[in-house]
Amino acid sequence: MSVVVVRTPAKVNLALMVGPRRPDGFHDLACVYQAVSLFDDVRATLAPAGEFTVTVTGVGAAQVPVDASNLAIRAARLLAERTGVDAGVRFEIRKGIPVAGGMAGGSSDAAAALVACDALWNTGLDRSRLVELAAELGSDVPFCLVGGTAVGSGHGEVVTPALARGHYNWVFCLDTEGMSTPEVYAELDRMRGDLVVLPPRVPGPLMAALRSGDTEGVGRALANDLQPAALRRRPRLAGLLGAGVEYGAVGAIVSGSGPTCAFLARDADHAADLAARLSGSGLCASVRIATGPVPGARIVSEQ
Ligand SMILES: C[C@@](CO)(OP(=O)(O)O)[C@H](O)COP(=O)(O)OP(=O)(O)OC[C@H]1O[C@@H](n2ccc(N)nc2=O)[C@H](O)[C@@H]1O
Ligand SMILES: Nc1ncnc2c1ncn2[C@@H]1O[C@H](COP(=O)(O)OP(=O)(O)O)[C@@H](O)[C@H]1O
Repeated sequence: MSVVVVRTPAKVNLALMVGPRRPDGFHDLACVYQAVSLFDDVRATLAPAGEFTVTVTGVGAAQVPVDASNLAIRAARLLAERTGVDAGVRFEIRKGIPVAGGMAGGSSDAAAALVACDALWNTGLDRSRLVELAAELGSDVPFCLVGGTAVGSGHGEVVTPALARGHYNWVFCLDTEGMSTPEVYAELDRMRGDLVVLPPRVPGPLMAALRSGDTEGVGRALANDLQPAALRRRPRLAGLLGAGVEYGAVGAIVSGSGPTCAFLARDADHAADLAARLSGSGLCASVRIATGPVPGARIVSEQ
């Protein structure tokens, strides 16, 4: 086999509860991830040992680095180093996930790169070993391998599939300019000041609504501790969230560290209606409809 294509999803945090800042600079999290149907396609071609390259096309491609800092390259190099493989890879990434949008685009490419190179190089790592490597690459990377709906703990890298039913219809409003995740966490720390921050807990009502597939209950229980910090850095998002609620969204929330905003609809028709109204509002740059949950990074073709 010399070419592998992996399709890998975006995520939204249904809950993102942020605990105190730890000595290592990360924050303890209790979160609920859902993988949604905005995808990057990562095509990986076998290359001579030591050759690691990437090209990126699609929306926002110009903002993605194509040097060794690209998360797909970092993932491939990590896998090669840990398995002692003497091979290289050429990646072609087609972005469908908003860049720096709080939807784990780079993390998802890293997950895809692990899956692709494991197949291309015949390294044969089991899923749990791939998840361990994923955790070294970033807090969100293990979830992008697992997909579905899952609970995250630790700094987000410990992922346990959630007991969840239902099919959720989302509208995502994208901003023109991305936002830096570390800066949003730092803004939250400044806002909290000397407040005592309790250990984070996943909201019970959200888990109950997911267990019964209750869309309106899920919408009511969406929660994001990073949202006030994201809104402080991008105040215009507050108007957008308010408009979504006014147009009938059953839940409206900043996705992860933002600036993408996520709106939960009652069903597919409602999502189409909500998307049209949000798009017409002039309050956001562009709108995408997606559904969740979907699987994590998976091979869609190999030759
Ligand atoms: C906020 C979240 C929510 O799922 O996603 P995004 O909105 O970025 O997609 C994640 O916590 C982001 O995960 P990820 O983007 O993988 O971040 P990492 O590379 O691990 O960390 C980047 C930086 O974010 C901060 N960070 C990240 C995770 C965490 N639990 N606490 C933190 O304080 C740290 O400053 C860290 O150096
Ligand atoms: N393959 C990649 N795709 C997207 N962004 C990447 C990639 N590799 C590195 N990055 C960098 O990671 C940063 C965060 O982007 P991304 O992962 O899309 O957003 P977020 O952390 O908000 O979910 C961007 O500023 C980008 O420069």
